[in-house]
Amino acid sequence: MPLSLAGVTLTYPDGDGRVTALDGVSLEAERGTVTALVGPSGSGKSSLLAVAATLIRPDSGRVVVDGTDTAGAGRRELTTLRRRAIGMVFQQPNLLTSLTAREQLQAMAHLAGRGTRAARDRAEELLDAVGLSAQARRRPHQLSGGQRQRVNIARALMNDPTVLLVDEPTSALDHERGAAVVALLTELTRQRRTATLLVTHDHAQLASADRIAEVRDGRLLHGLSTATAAR
Ligand SMILES: Nc1ncnc2c1ncn2[C@@H]1O[C@H](COP(=O)(O)OP(=O)(O)OP(=O)(O)O)[C@@H](O)[C@H]1O
Repeated sequence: MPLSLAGVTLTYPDGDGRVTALDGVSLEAERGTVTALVGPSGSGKSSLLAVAATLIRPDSGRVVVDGTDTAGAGRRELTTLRRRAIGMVFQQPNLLTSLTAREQLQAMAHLAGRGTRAARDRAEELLDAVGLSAQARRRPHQLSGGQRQRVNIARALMNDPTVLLVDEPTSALDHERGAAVVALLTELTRQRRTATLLVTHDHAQLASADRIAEVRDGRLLHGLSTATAAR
């Protein structure tokens, strides 16, 4: 299983006490599928992604990424696991201002210790996949918001991740561009066989998800069919 969470509980310090962000969450994501996470503000969606990304260790429960049980892994091992197996796309693209689109992608391969020739070829292939071959030499300020987010998606796929974690990728975009970004994410999920978790507020985007999980007060409610939830 590319990604499996079992009985995950997470609390944060809150004054003298603790606030529970995740309360016994269990979730499995298959390769080549999009699982949409929906739920009200503060329900725990970003916390769930942060735990799946191994950026936060839960108080209890198991998180297994690409066959590695993260509980037993040290910091260095987790960093390697993240670079090898996890791609992340956040609300804001967080691109490096001085690098061209292609260099943003090549930098990821460099971090993972991959050779420059192979990285260049892969960067070009991915920029083509997201429709940005002609913009490969542009820096972020020379790209539109939608184009920046597409560079961000291509960058997240650079190391061929098993798991793709996406947190409200369209919040900075208008409806039409947002829908195009989600359609692209769905297509790439199938093509590259990633297990994709997509946090979204936009119910119109749910139609393309394979599965919808609703988060309420840190708990996961499964079983919503895509058709019902998209209505
Ligand atoms: N670093 C933190 N310290 C303390 N409490 C936190 C922290 N991060 C999140 N929380 C709390 O944990 C709960 C879950 O927050 P989380 O950000 O996961 O929700 P969310 O569903 O992603 O919300 P939104 O849709 O508004 O982004 C909330 O009660 C929030 O206030």
